[in-house]
Amino acid sequence: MFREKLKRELQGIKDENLYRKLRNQDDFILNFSTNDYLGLSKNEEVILAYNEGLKDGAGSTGSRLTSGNFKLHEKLEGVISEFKETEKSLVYSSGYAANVGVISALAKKGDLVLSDELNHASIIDGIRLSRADKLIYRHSDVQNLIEILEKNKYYENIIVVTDSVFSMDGDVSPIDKIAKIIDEYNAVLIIDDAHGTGVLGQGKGTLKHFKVKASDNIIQIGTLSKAIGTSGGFVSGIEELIDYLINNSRSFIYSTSLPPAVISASIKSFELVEKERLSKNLEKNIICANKLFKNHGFIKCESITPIYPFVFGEKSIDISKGLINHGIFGVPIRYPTVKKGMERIRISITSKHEKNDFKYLCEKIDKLTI
Ligand SMILES: Cc1ncc(COP(=O)(O)O)c(C=O)c1O
Repeated sequence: MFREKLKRELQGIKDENLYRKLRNQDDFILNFSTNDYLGLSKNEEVILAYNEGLKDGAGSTGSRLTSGNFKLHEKLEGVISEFKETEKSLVYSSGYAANVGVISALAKKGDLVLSDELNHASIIDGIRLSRADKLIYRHSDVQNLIEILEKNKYYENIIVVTDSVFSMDGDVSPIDKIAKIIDEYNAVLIIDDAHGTGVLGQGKGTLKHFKVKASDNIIQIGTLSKAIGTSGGFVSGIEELIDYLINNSRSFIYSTSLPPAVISASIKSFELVEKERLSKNLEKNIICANKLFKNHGFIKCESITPIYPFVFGEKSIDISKGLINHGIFGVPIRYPTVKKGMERIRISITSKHEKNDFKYLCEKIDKLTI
């Protein structure tokens, strides 16, 4: 009976054309769906550091508060704090766990969370878990944010939360303006810099990009699983915040810490991002891709990030299938991840792509769309 019930539900998803299935990325020659923006997941030095970390074991054996706290974890947190120019940092098992764990620990019943309408699912889930009151402001609309804050300024604790770089569109939140507003309203700002870290601000992230200094009421969340090329998440902020999270954040407390090999590799990645200014090569590729993608009419606005939404509506799924036949992986994003009519192929580029790769992609899409 249980099997039948699930089959019926799956059929419903298929009938709505919303069925998802797993694909193996090894099958593709050209990958335009990776978040490995700097190619660090395959960097020799990073892999070497990973292997060195294995000396401490294949797994960490427990939560950080039990048997899973290694010197390496604390070293990585020191490295991230220096990188993000904050007092302290705390590493989580994923970016998802960081968003859920930080937001649900900080926002409580009776508090107010203001969230951008296009925020990532992990932010939405963190707010749901918090049981705080939630209001959504229009995407990156500073005026709308001010209006909502003005009407609700009687709340004692207000948290504004936003992606820095929006994962489906690649656009950047006006963090400089939002940082000023939260000061005026005595609120706290959480930015999810998952796609900004390693990419914007010479690799240092979105605060650096906007020349906004880390301050007591700004919390930066990030992930190690995108430009850093490994796996995991982190939060950076003031000392008291990190201490508070160690004591209150359930996804940190009740989950096994990251394996030492992942931590060791992540330390190396941060070192390379900083020393070798790896984001420079990515910036060059972004300029090159902007020109080509615009000339072919796939994008309207140029991007400053490596994420490009090629919005073809419902046709996106067929075009993506066509690309697969040419060995190109460009993942289709469908409703409900994006609004109906805004279905797209989410193209992401890396510092390792070459101009000919972009040209090949454009040629194939041209043919598939005539
Ligand atoms: C904006 C944003 N935040 C958080 C996450 C979650 O990060 P992770 O994949 O490390 O769990 C993602 C990745 O999907 C993301 O795009």
